[in-house]
Amino acid sequence: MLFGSAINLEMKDAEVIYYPNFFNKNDADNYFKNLLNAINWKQDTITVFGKTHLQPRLTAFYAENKNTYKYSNIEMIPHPFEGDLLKIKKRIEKETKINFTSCLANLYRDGKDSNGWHADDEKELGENPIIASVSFGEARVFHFKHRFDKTQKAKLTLQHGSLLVMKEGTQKNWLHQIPKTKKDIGKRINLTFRIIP
Ligand SMILES: O=C(O)CCC(=O)C(=O)O
Ligand SMILES: [Fe+2]
Repeated sequence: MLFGSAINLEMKDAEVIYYPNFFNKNDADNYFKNLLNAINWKQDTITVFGKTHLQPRLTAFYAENKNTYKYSNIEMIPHPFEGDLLKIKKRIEKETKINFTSCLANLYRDGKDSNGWHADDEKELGENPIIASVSFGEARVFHFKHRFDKTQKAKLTLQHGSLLVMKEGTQKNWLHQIPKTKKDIGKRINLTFRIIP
């Protein structure tokens, strides 16, 4: 098996594929260690429903073009892709046969860091965004809930070295989140590759 097995989450109105072992342990360990230092992590102040607060995680934005990414009242200016980030981008593009232009990186420092319910449906991502999401470091639980059919939920643990591909329908019909956890856990890096033409 070249990239480990792919699991179709069989979600209503969305195609979501999970590759638990997309990167082997050795590559995943190295990427985690290197990206922790190489990425320009910072904590942004965001405004949601008129209230301003620090984001509960660190982020950075990379792109092969100059296009910015706007969400929650912040505008992220891209750094150029290089080093491991560029290598990872190429690996994912080879597997998915999709060319991504941009990457929003997240660093969850511990269990208190999180990412609240949202969909990545900003207009610069186009009509039906495709997002490839890579995880390194501490495993975290990822939740989905359907926007319109309240009976539909899904939950999985995003493990070290995994790839989650959220294809057609996911952002339109579902929300997702990384909840906080009271467990005493370590850092997690997540890379979300996106297309912002
Ligand atoms: O950390 C994750 O797995 C999800 C990140 C996410 O949803 C986002 O950056 O839009
Ligand atoms: Fe997201």
